Amino acid sequence: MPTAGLALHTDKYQINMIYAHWMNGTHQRKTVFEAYFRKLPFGNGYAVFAGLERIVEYIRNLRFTEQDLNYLAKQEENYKPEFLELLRNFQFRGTLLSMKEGALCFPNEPLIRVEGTIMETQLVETAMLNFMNFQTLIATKASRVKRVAENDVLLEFGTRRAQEADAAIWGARAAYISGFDATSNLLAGEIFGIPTKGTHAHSWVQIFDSEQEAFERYAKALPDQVSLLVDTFDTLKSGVPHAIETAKMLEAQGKRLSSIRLDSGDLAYLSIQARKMLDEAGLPYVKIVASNDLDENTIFNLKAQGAKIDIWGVGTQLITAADQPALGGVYKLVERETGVRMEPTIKISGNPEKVTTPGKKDVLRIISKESGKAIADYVCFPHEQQARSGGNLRLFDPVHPYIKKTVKNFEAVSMLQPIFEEGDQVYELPALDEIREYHKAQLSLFWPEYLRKLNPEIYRISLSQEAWELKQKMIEDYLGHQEE
Ligand SMILES: Nc1ncnc2c1ncn2[C@@H]1O[C@H](COP(=O)(O)OP(=O)(O)OP(=O)(O)O)[C@@H](O)[C@H]1O
Ligand SMILES: O=P(O)(O)OC[C@H]1O[C@H](OP(=O)(O)OP(=O)(O)O)[C@H](O)[C@@H]1O
Ligand SMILES: O=C(O)c1cccnc1
Repeated sequence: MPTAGLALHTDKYQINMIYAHWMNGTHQRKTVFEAYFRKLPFGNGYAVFAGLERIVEYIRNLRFTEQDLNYLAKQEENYKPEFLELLRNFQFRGTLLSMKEGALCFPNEPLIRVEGTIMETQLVETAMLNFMNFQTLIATKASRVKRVAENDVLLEFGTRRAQEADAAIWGARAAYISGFDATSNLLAGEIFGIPTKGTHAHSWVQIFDSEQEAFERYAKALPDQVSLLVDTFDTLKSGVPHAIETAKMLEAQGKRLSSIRLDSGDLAYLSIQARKMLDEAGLPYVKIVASNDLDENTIFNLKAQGAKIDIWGVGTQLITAADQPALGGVYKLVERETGVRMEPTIKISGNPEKVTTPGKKDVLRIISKESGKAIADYVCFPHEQQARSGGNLRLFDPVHPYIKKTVKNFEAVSMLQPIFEEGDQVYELPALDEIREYHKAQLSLFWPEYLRKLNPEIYRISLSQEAWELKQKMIEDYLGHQEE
C-alpha cells in the first residue's frame, strides 16, 4: 500500500494552525501529545493495539510534494509562499513512543506519545488517529471472534463489504494479528505474507447445467485444493450428495476433497447433518466451512448448538466492525514549552471523563511475580522511580480513588517503546508472525475474567500519586481563576 504522498492526508485545520503558528513565530515551540481512547469497543474488556507499522511508514515518508504545495497555494486561506517553502523542506524530526502492535491496551492510558515542535506534532495527528483507530478497532473485533472460535480455523472474507480498499487490506492484517489464520484478499497476502484461502462462489455452480457437473469440473481444475459450496440449490438433498460423489472421484485419483462450504440456512442443523452424511460416506477428513454474516455472537451460539463447523469465514461483521464502527481514539496536548522549559497543560471539560491528564506519561504493566499475571497498568511520569524500582506500590483508580490496593513482588514492564528519536527510526518493525506471537503472549498475561466476551471484569488503570495530584491541582487552579 503506498504510504508516500500522504502529507495532505490531514484535516485542513492542522495546516491552518501550523500556518498561524508560523505567522506568530511559534511553530517551533516544543510540545508533547498523547493518543488514547476513553472507552473500550464492543463492551470488550481490552483492545488490541494495531496501526504502528503504517504510522511508521507514514512518518518516515512524510514530505510535501510539488503537487501538494501547488494545491495548497490555491487555497482560500492564501498561505504565503514563504510558508510553502517551509513545508517543502519539512521532515519529521520529533520523538515518538508507542505500544507494540498486538499489545493489549486499555482506556485512558497513552498508546502513542509524540514529542516535537507544534508543527510536527499537529501535522501527524489526523493520519495517526486514522490508522490507529481503525486498525485497533478491527484487531479488537477479530480478537473477540478468535476467543470464541478457539482452535477452529478463521478465514477473513471481508473485502467486498469493507469501507474501501485500505480498510480491506489493513483490516485483513489486523485480523491476522489477533489470530485469524488466513484472508481471501490476495493483495493482503502478497503485501504482508498472510496465508490466503479461497473456495468458490454460487456463480460457479450456476453457470453449468448441473451442480454435479460444476463440482466435477472444479475438482478437475484444482484437484489439490478443492472446497465446494453446497448451498446453491438444496444443501442436504443436492449439495452434500454431489460433493460426496466428487470426493469419491477425487479419491480414485489419489486426491482428497478438502472441504464443503455452507453459506445459508440453519448452520447448526445443516452442519450436523452434513457431517453425518460425510462420515457415513467414509469422508471424515472433509472439513466443513461456514459463512453468512457471522460474528462472535453467532459463532458462540452455533458452537453452543453443537454445530459441526471446522472453519469459519467471517466478512462483513468483522471488517466493518458492524456493532461499533469507530474507535474514539483522541490525541491531546499534555506538555508545552514556555520560555526555556516544558510545562504540563490540561484541557478542562464539563464532562469529567474528558478532562485530560496533564504531563507526559509512561505506561507500566504491573505483573505479579507470583502468578505471572497482570495486576494493573500504572501511568506515571517518566522521572518517577517508584514502580520501576520494585518494593511496594500503591495503586488506585483515578476515577474512583477509594478503589485502591498495595502490590509488592511485581515486575513493571514498560509498554511504550521508543520508535523515532529526533526523527531517526530506532525501532525495527517486527515480522507479522512475531506480532501475532506477541499478541498471544500478551493474552496469556491476563486472567480469563478480563478476556471474556460478555461483562468482563474491568482491568484497572492506575495513575501515580504525583500525576493525580498534579491533575487535581491544575483543575483547582483553573476553578480558582474562574471564581476570581
Ligand atoms: N443455528 C443458528 N443459530 C443462530 N444463528 C444462525 C444459525 N444458523 C444461521 N444463523 C445466522 O443467522 C443468519 C441467517 O440469516 P438469514 O435467514 O437472513 O440467512 P439465510 O437463511 O442464509 O438466507 P439467505 O439465503 O438470504 O442468505 C446469519 O447471520 C447466520 O449466520
Ligand atoms: O457474510 P460475510 O460474513 O460478509 O462473508 C462473506 C460473504 O460473501 C459471500 O457472499 P456473496 O453473496 O457476496 O457472494 P456469493 O455469491 O459468493 O455467495 C460469501 O458467500 C459470504 O456469504
Ligand atoms: O473463498 C470464499 O469462500 C469467499 C471469499 C470471499 C467472500 N466470501 C467467500
